[in-house]
Amino acid sequence: MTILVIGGTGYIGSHTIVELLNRGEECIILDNLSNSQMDVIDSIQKITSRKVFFIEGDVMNEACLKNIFYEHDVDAVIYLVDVQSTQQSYEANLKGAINILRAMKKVNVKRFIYGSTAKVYHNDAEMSATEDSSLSAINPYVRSKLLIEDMLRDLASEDPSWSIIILRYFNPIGAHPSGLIREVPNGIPNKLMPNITQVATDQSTQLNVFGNDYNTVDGTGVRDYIHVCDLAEGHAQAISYLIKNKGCHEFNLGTGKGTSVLELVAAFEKANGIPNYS
Ligand SMILES: O=c1ccn([C@@H]2O[C@H](COP(=O)(O)OP(=O)(O)O[C@H]3O[C@H](CO)[C@@H](O)[C@H](O)[C@H]3O)[C@@H](O)[C@H]2O)c(=O)[nH]1
Repeated sequence: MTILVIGGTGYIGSHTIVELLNRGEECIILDNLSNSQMDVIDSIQKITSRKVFFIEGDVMNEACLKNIFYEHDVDAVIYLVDVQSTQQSYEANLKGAINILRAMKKVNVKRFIYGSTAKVYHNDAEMSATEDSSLSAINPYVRSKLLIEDMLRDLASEDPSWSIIILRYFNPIGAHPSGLIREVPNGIPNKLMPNITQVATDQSTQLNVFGNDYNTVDGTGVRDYIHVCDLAEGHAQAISYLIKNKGCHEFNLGTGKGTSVLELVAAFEKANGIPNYS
C-alpha cells in the first residue's frame, strides 16, 4: 500500500513510518517541519534501508495536496498534525482536518487514520478508560480533537464507503532502539520524559515535580506511558484493520498500566545506571 503520513517527521510519525516501511508499505511524508527536523528523513532511510518520499508543505496548501494525489496512488492517509497550544488548537486542528478530508473526497481516497488523544476521556477516568467510556473536553485543545472525532463519525455514517480509525494515544515515551530517531521537542519541553532526559544530559539543572498530593501511590501524577515503537505498531495494525473494515472505529493505544512521576524517574535512573536522585 501507499500511505500518506501527514505530520510524518514528528515523534510519533517518524516511528510509525519506520514500522510501515519495515512491513513493506510505501510511505509519503507531508510535513511543514514546524515541530521537527528534516534530518529525520535520512535517519528513517538509514534504519530501514528503504526510500521515503518527503514533501515539505502544509496541509492547508491545496495545490500541494492535489499534486501528491496526482503523482502518487495513495491508498490511505494517516493524519498526525496536532497543534497543542490551546489558543491555536481550534483553528489549526479543525481547518487542517477539514482540508485533508475534502481533498481525499475529491480523489476518492477514503481510508483515514486519525491521531487523537486519551485526554478525550473524563480526566479522572482516563487511566481506566475503555473505548466506550464517556468523552469530555478539559480544554480547547482536547475539544478540537473531540470535534474532529465527531466529524469523522458523522462522515462515516453519512457515507459508508469510508474506513476511518481514530487512535486515542495515552502518553508515548522512549525512542527507536537505533537511537537515530527520538522525541526532539522544539524549545523548552513541557512533557515529563523530555524534561527528565534534559536533566540527565545537563541541558537543564532540575526536574520540577508538579503536585504531591494526588490520590496516587506516592502523591505524584499517574499516567499510562506507552513505548513509541508499540504505538507505531498500533498504526500499522490499524492499516490492516482499515482494509477489512468500513465505518469509523476507535481504539485506545496504551498499556492499561499507570506509572507515577517518581516511579518514572526511578525507572529512568535504574535503566541508565544513574545513582538515586534523593
Ligand atoms: O516537568 C514536568 C512535566 C510533567 N510533570 C508531571 O508528569 C505527568 C505527565 O505530564 P506530561 O508528560 O505533560 O503528560 P500529560 O499531563 O498527560 O500531558 C499530555 O497531554 C497534554 C494534553 O493533551 C499534552 O499537552 C501533553 O503534551 C501530553 O504529554 C503529570 O503528572 C505532570 O504534572 C512533572 O511533574 N514535571
